[in-house]
Amino acid sequence: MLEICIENKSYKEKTVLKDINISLKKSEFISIIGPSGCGKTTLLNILASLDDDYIGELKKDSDEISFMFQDDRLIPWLSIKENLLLISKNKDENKIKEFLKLINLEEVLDFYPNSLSGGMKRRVALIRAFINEPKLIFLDEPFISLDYPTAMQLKEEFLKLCEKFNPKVVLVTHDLSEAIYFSNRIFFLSKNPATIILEFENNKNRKSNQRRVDEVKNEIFEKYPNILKGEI
Ligand SMILES: Nc1ncnc2c1ncn2[C@@H]1O[C@H](COP(=O)(O)OP(=O)(O)OP(=O)(O)O)[C@@H](O)[C@H]1O
Repeated sequence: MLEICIENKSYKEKTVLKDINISLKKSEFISIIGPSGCGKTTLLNILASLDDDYIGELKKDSDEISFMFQDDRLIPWLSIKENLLLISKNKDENKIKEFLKLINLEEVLDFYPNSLSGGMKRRVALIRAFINEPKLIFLDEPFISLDYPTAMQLKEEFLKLCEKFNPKVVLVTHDLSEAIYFSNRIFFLSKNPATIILEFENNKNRKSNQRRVDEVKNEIFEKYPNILKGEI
């Protein structure tokens, strides 16, 4: 269970989030999308209990949770195996190998992060997010700043892991196609302060294809041409 009710979140005098209510169903995948700087990361931090300085209430099971950020956050002086062991609860090297094998990356086990490409590091960060088989995963723009083929590969691997482990997922993105591709529901935010202006039920199975993504995108833009500016 994950339920948030934020009456108000401010930084000093400035209210960033106002009257936000979200609840997640079992194994649901939701995306949060909104204009640049509107408060998406702030909202994610509250949902993930990284920030409790707000007026409102968060109800969350004590399930295993994990995060994936825009940057890989790998520790440079530890090998990939050591980086993953550090996070792994059962410290089982064989399990780490199995996880890397899931995305055909077992050859990097003894490499150090600096010898990996940006895309490979991000793929290791993806595996790290799943290593303890969390029930709930928070992702903050995990596919940003990657070239197209690498981003596509990472997205496919991410879907494969979601299908295998079936966690609840909260994804923050600025990319509507990405949100449609992955999510059961999409929450669109306004700006100054951010509040939910549209909760879009995306009737999908997770094997979305590009044509369907384009259709849904057109449907949204026809009804709400300024939705990504935070206006409805
Ligand atoms: N620690 C902080 N102290 C003061 N202001 C902050 C702090 N963190 C964020 N802000 C401000 O709060 C607002 C929302 O920031 P946030 O990073 O949550 O937005 P965002 O939608 O994730 O941004 P982006 O689209 O650039 O990723 C911005 O105006 C930002 O400058």
